Amino acid sequence: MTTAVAVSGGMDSLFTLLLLKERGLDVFAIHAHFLPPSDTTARTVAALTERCAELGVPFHAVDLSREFDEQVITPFVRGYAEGHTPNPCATCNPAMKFGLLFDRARELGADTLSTGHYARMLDTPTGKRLYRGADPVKDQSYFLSLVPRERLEHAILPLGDWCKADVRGALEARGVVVPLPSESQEICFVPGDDYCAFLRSRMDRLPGPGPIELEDGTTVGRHNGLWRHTLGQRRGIGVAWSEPLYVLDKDTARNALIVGTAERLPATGCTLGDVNILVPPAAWPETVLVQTRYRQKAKPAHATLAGDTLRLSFIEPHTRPTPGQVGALYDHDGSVLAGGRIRNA
Ligand SMILES: Nc1ncnc2c1ncn2[C@@H]1O[C@H](COP(=O)(O)OP(=O)(O)OP(=O)(O)O)[C@@H](O)[C@H]1O
Repeated sequence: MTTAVAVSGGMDSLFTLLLLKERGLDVFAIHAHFLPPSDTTARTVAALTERCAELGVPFHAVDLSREFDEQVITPFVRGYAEGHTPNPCATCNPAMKFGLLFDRARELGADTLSTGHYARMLDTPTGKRLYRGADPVKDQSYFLSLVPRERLEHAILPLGDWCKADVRGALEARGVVVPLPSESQEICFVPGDDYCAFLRSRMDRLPGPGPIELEDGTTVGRHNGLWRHTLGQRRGIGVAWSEPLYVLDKDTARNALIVGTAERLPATGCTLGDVNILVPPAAWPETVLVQTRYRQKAKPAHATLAGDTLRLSFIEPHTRPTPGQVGALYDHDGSVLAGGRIRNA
């Protein structure tokens, strides 16, 4: 059995490669260009080529920049224009890393794909299941919840049992130099995490100013574009009010930003579309745990599936879910039952 290790140039995937090699697996490394060629991409490839040669591991680089633009960046930009807050990492995992990159790895002879994600694939009596990673701060199972089950069944995630802090030390102990030592930015294709500047650079005409309203329709100010705001946001709304105001909703049809006070913020439920089932619903517990943001504490809910839409009723009020983000459903033991895109609260 041959395993392709997806290497970014960063610490986690390099350590993944080392761990699998130490386990005696037949491995090769594969790196994808998600962004157009530049000095940085050339430096990354040169450094990875060198490191893999030192380790005696075959190395391949594949150019997926056009597909990444079509399938990850363009929907990200379109999502903002439509008033959503897209989650490009959750899109990239099924479409790119466990999609096209895995396809290329298979063409090169791989049976399985290994990544440096902090999540676990564990054997259960009903087959392999995706679980939360052991490191509660780094757990990335949320971002993997849209990856189809048949892809995850061929995934090897060795860092699931590791804490990030220990990975750094383990690499140092082995005397291995990381090609790209700095932690990657929040969104890999948005320079400096300045998404407003990025959106301006990608769109000729961004949706313009409109009213800021309370839920009863009272106009309390003007906004400079719905895409600049996200649900739950408090700072930067620019309205002086007796109490702090939060973004409750975006009425894209009327280009209106709906705001209200803190007690209007929690939601009682939401709907997920494009649902990806990882565990058959018949095996779900009566009460599932739902996470609608990365690094958020999951809250209990009842789930009802209708086609590829999932209706969630929160048992206790939950932070208002943001359309475009991902909703991940968990069992109480940390296994991921399903994921979907939030359509509305
Ligand atoms: N350009 C790439 N080519 C191949 N695999 C990649 C690439 N970028 C990320 N990956 C894979 O996806 C995993 C998770 O990516 P993420 O961007 O979350 O990285 P990370 O946690 O910073 O890890 P790393 O330290 O390896 O960059 C990486 O560990 C790696 O296995």
